[in-house]
Amino acid sequence: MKPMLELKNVSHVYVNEKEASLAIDSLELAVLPGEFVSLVGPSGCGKTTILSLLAGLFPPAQGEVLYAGQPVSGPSNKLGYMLQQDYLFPWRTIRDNALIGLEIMGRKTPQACRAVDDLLDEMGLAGTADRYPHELSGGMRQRVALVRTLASDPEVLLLDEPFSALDMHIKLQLEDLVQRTLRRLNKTAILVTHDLAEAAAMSDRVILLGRRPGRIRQIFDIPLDIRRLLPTEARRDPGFQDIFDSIWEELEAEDGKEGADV
Ligand SMILES: Nc1ncnc2c1ncn2[C@@H]1O[C@H](COP(=O)(O)OP(=O)(O)OP(=O)(O)O)[C@@H](O)[C@H]1O
Repeated sequence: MKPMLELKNVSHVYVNEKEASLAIDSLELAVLPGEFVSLVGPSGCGKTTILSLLAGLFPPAQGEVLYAGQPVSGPSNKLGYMLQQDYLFPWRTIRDNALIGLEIMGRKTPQACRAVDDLLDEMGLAGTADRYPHELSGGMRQRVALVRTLASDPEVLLLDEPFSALDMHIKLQLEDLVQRTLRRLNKTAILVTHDLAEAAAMSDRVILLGRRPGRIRQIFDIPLDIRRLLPTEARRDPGFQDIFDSIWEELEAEDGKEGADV
């Protein structure tokens, strides 16, 4: 199977008026179609930089970023981005918020509106389409953000800590919902998270990055029997703790004397 996304010998340098600093260094990564991969590692190791490069927000200082074998030359609607904040527009209804990407692309057809209403139903948001963001809870708003991301039917979802601002039980519910939906739609996903259990429960592979400048320190393949489970089931599996512990131990070793700054 050919990779959906590839980073080939990618380095990135941020330059400001005072200095140039290396954020990621000689990174090699290939993500297969339909795969769910998480990026974890110490704060500042370059996780968001990697998502930004994949999204084509800026080019790497060195190396190649490929999407379906072609160089990424700028943002594409084949890749959807979901962030920690929902960024819903308060003056637009839930339906109109969910449709905004399609509207900008000139693809807001009656069929697209029906598809968005169906996605809102699937996310447990039936009956909210004509309401406004301030009438919804944080977890509901984040589900609207997911519908907005999925509405334009991207092939890849770049998820930058999308659950980190939510209460634990809402976060667990959303992890299951997102996992179930992405599997049904056969999407490829890359999740950046500080929550190692979330990474282990949701992913096919967990990529642990080392301290800045970001390099891959270790790749953890999640066993097939755990991958098949929904995240809340995976967390209860007898084998789950061992996986969590092995990622945690490596992260602690990476962080060394400074403690686990995740
Ligand atoms: N626009 C920028 N200009 C200069 N340096 C930057 C810029 N954006 C990020 N950096 C630096 O590059 C490094 C990588 O940042 P990045 O946000 O990718 O890390 P991260 O692993 O996502 O961090 P965190 O886990 O804290 O969110 C950090 O040291 C950060 O300070």
